[in-house]
Amino acid sequence: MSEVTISTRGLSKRFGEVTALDAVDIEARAGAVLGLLGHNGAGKTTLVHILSTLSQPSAGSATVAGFDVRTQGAEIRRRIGVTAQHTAVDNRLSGTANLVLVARLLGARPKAARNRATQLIEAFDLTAGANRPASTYSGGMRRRLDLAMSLVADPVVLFLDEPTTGLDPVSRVNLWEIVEGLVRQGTAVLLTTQDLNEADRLADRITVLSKGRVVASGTTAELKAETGRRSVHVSVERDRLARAASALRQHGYPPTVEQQGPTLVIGVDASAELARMVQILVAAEVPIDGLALSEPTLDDVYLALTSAASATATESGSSPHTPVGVS
Ligand SMILES: Nc1ncnc2c1ncn2[C@@H]1O[C@H](COP(=O)(O)OP(=O)(O)OP(=O)(O)O)[C@@H](O)[C@H]1O
Repeated sequence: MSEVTISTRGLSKRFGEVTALDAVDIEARAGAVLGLLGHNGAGKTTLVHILSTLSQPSAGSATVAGFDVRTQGAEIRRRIGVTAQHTAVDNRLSGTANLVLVARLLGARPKAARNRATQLIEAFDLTAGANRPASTYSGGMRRRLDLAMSLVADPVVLFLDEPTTGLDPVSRVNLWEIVEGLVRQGTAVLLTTQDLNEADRLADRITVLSKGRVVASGTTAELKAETGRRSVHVSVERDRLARAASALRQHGYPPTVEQQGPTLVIGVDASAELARMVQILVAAEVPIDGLALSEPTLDDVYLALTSAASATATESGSSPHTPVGVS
């Protein structure tokens, strides 16, 4: 297995009364994407700030590229790239000038800085806008430039904070392909995102944070298998909808009604339940127009995990979160 490039043990951060991170353990590896998911305020940015040495932990330990975040910040900063939600692009400068500026700030000589800028401009498909001000760029170009700027020093660890927010579908896929290319070359990526399609596509492993705690971690397949439920979708004629819903409910399969179709959706734990539902509907004399069994999506998993975490918090008073299932 590839080498561990980010590791945290019992990492905690308090801001006065607020515990933003509570004994967090994560691990990210070279050549892989770790997806960090969590609701607003879950602690994602706090974690990225500590790992990128912008702030210090209150307790616990963390290493990035083998260096300690508490004592070896300069070593870490030399080896990481950060693309934050607020772009680092200077709008008055051209794409090339932005890249040269970053390279010079990192200590490159003028010629080496220009060469690196040209390389990145080509790699990120920015040639057309290389010499005009970034203020004239489209959202996709600006995001690509932002990412290119975080890669000037060829980082071994890349922090991507919601990298495709606000991009159109084509620009989004372009950016995903760029990230996949970097990962193939061995970069470790820590990706925070609210976009579960993005996490599903890019992340090799996912850690879910809720109120500062890790509530689950695993591959997307593991999370789906352990947490998500499969669902049966039954289409019936509209005038049989009420009868079908009532028959299923009576037998312990309360459906959700989707008016489009119309379709009844029922969560199931085993595929054998599909046959049972057909029997129930046949017995109730409801003709079935369509039938499908669908796998859980990452959305289902995320909702199940975060609602389980909130329920635990409510039951146990102020202190939340028994980690669920997967580890
Ligand atoms: N400097 C600070 N002072 C006080 N509280 C803070 C500070 N920074 C973060 N917090 C609190 O810590 C908690 C975690 O915040 P954080 O920004 O890490 O969450 P997040 O998961 O990144 O959320 P979002 O998705 O909204 O960016 C929140 O309750 C937040 O209000």
